[in-house]
Amino acid sequence: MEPAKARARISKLKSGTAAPTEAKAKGPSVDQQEFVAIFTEYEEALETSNLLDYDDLLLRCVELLKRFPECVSNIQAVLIDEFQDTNHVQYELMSLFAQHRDPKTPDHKIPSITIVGDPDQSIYSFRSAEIKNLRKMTTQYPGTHVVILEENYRSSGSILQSALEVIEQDESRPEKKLLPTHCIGERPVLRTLSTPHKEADWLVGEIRRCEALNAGLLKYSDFAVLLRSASLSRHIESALGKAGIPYRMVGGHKFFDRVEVKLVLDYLRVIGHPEHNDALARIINVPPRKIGETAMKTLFDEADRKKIPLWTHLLDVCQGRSSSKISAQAERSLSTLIKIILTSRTKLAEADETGFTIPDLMEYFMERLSLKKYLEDKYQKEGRWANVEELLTLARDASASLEAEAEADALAPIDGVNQDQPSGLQDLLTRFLANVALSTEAQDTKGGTETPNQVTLSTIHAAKGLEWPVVFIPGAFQGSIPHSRAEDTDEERRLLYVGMTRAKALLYLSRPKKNSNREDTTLSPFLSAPNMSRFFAPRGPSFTLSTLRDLSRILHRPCPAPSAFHAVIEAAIRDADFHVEDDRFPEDPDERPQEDTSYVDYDKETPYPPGKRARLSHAPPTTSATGFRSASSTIFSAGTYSNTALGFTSARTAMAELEAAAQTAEPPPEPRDKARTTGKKRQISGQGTLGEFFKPKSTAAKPAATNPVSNPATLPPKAARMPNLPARIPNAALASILQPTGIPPSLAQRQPRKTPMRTPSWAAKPLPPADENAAPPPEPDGEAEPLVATSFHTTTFQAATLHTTTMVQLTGTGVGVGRRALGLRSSGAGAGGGALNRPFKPPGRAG
Ligand SMILES: Nc1ncnc2c1ncn2[C@@H]1O[C@H](COP(=O)(O)OP(=O)(O)OP(=O)(O)O)[C@@H](O)[C@H]1O
Repeated sequence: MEPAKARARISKLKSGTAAPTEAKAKGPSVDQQEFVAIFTEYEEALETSNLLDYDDLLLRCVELLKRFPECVSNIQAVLIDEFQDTNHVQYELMSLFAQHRDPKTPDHKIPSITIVGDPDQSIYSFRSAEIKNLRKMTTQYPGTHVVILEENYRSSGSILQSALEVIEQDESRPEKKLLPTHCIGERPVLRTLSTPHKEADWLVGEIRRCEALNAGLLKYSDFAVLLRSASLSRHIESALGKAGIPYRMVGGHKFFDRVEVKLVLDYLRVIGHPEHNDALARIINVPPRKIGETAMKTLFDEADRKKIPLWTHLLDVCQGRSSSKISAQAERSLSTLIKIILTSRTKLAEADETGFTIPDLMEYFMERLSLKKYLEDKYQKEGRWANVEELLTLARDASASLEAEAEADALAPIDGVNQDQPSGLQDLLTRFLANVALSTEAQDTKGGTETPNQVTLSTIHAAKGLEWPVVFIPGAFQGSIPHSRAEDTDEERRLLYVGMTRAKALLYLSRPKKNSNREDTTLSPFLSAPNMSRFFAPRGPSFTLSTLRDLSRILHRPCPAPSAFHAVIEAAIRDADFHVEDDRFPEDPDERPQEDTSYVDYDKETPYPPGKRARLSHAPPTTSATGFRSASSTIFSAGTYSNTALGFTSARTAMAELEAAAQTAEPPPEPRDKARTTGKKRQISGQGTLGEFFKPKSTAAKPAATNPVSNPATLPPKAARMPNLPARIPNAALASILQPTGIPPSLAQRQPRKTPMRTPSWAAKPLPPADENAAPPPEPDGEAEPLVATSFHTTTFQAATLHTTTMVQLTGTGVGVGRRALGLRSSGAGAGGGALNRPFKPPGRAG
C-alpha cells in the first residue's frame, strides 16, 4: 500500500473515532487485512516513540475534556473559522470547549460559539470534513443566530460573476447570493493552448506582460498559479525558470528539505526528544561513525524486541546495562554520540540559570560534531555550511518571537486546576521545531507582512483563505478538474470555485489541447456549460489607462502616473521580443501561428528601429493599411466595453496620437469634457473600504520621488533597459494628449465612490443600486501625482453585515489594525496578538 494512501486511511479512521480493534473487525479482504496490519504497527510505533500524530492530538483533547470538563471552565467564547472543513472530532471538540455552564447566571449560560464557514468552499471531504457540521450546529444549538455575509470585498464583479456561474451548477447547494462591491473589471480569460509546454509559455508570457505594462502597479508577488495537483507544476516551473522569474512553491519546504538543514534539525529533535526514533535513526551515522546498515538493523531489532525506544536501548548498551550484537567499535562511536546528546540535554535543562539559547545549543553540538568540516569535505564547494549558518541566523531571529509566543500561549489560571505550564529552553525548542514543521509559507524572517517578490505556485487546496491580485488556473480540463480519481464531482466544482475566488483583479483559466501524454483533452465541464463562454474573454486584457485605473481601485493601490504608464508602453512596443498584447499564441490552438501581419512599413524618417514586431501603427486603432487589427481593437470589437465613449484611450491609440502630435506639431486637442463626465462607470455606491481605512497614514505623505510609479529611476525594468530611446515625444504634447484620457487627480482629494458600477450586457446578475448623489468624476490633472487614498467615510457605510459592524466599532474606538499582506492567511498576518498570530514564520526558501 502506498504510504500516502495508508496515511490518509489511518487519518480517516481516526477522525471517525474508530479504535484499532474496530478496524480489525472491518472485513477479511486482503486489502483490509494489509491495512489493519499497517494501522496496528503504526500505532505501536507511535506509542514506542512517545509521539502523537495530528488526529491523536484532537482525540486526546476530546478525551481530556470529557474526563476533566473543569479544564475549560474559564472559556467564555469559542470562535472557529473555515467551519465547513471541520470533521467529526473537531465538531465534538467545539461542543466540549463550550460545555461549561456558568452556575452564576440564571439560565446557566454556556459560552458563546461563533463559527464562520462557507458551504461553497468545502473541499476537504478527503480529510473527513463534514459539510453536515454546519447544519448540525443549528440543530444542536436551536438559538443559533445566522448572519449571511453577502458582500464580497475581494474580487472584481466579473470574476465573481464567473465563479458564481460555476458554483451555481450545483443544484444541491444552499441558495445564497454574493454581491460584488468592486467594479466589473476585466473579464476572466479562458484560453486553450496546444500543449502543456505552450500553456506554460503563454502563462509566463502573460505574467511578464501584466507585470511590465502595469507601470509598477503589479509585482511578481501579486501573481499566483493555482494547480489542481502539484504534478502540473513541472512545465510552469521550467518556463518561469527560463524567463528568470522568481517563484516560490507554497507547501514546498525547500529550505528545510536541504540535507544539511534537516540534519541539524534532527539533532535538535533528538536533543529535545530522544525517543524520536526516526530522527535518531537519521543522525546515528551522520557524520559517519562506522555504524553501517547491519548494525542499525541489529539495534532496531533489539529495541523492538524489548518494546523500548531506540534511545533507551542505546543508553542501556553504552552504559553497560544491556548488551548488543554490534561491534565494539560501533559501540564506542555510539558512546561519543550519546555523550554529545546528553551534555546538550543538560545544557537545555540548565538554560534558565546559564542563559543558554537555541543558537548556543546548535553551535555547541555542531562544534563537537565538527559539522562544518564534515559538510565542506563531503559537499566540497556547494556552500552547504552557509545554509547551516542561515539556520543559525533564523534561530537567533526567532528567539524573541518564540518567547512572545510562549507568553501568549500561557494557560490562564483556572480555580482548582493544576496547570502544568511548559517553560524554559526546552519549551522554546519544542516551539521552534513545531514552527519549522508547520511552516509552509515563504515569508521574511522579521515576522513582517512583506512577502518576497516571487510568483506563488500552489495547489488550490493550499491556497484556501488566501488571495492575490492576479490568479492563473492552468490545466482546466476534464480529468484534471474534476480530477479523474475524484469521487465527488461537486467537491471538485467547489475546488474550482475556491481557486477562482482567490483572484482580486485578474483571473486566467487555461487548458492544453493535449495533455502530457499527448491525449486530447476536453474543457472542464464546469467551464463548458451552456452560456458560460460569455463570462470569459478569449485573450488576456489590453492594458489601457482605464484598465489600470480599475485595477488600482480594486487593489486599493495608487494608480500609476500617466507618464510612467506611457514610458513602459513605449519601451515595451520598441522591444522586438515583447508582446504588448496577448497575441503570441492563436486563440484556436489548431490554427497555425499567424504570420505577423502587423509590420508597419516604416518610412525612412521613422525614428524607430525596425524591430521584429514593432507594431506602432500610424493608422487609427481599429484597422491599419496592412490589415492588421490593432490590439486595442480587441476590446472594442468584443463589444463589451466602449472605452472611447468613456473618454479612455488605449495605450496603443495614445501612442499613435502622440506620434502624430509630435510630428505635425498641431496644437494639443481640447479635453473631451463630455466623455470625461460620462466616464464614471464602474463606481459603486458609497463604498469605503477596510483596505483604505487600515492603510497607514504615512502613505499619504509619501514623497513623490520614492514612489515607483512617479519616479523614473524606479520604473519597471523594461523601461530602464532602454535608456537610449530617442526622445521623440515632447513632454507638452504628451501631457496634452493624455489630458482627455480621464486620469483622475490625486486620490488625496478623492471622495469615496458614490456612483454605481454598470452591469455589462453579458453579466446577468443585478449589481448594487445606483446612488443618486453620485460624486462627479475626478478632474484630470495631466501629469498626475501618485494617487493615494487618505480618507474613509464611515458614515456612508451600509450597516448590513457583521463586517460593517466590526468596521464601525473599529472606527469608533480608533483601533488600528495592520494591513493584511497579499497571499497570507488573515489569521496570521493581522495585528491581532496571541496564539493565533504566530510571530515566528520561518522562510520557505527557494531551493
Ligand atoms: N468590510 C470590508 N470592507 C472592505 N474590505 C473588506 C471588508 N471585509 C473584508 N474585506 C476584504 O475582502 C477580502 C476578503 O476578506 P476575508 O479574507 O476576510 O474573506 P473570507 O470570507 O475569509 O474569504 P475566503 O473564505 O474566501 O477566504 C480581504 O482583502 C479583506 O481585506
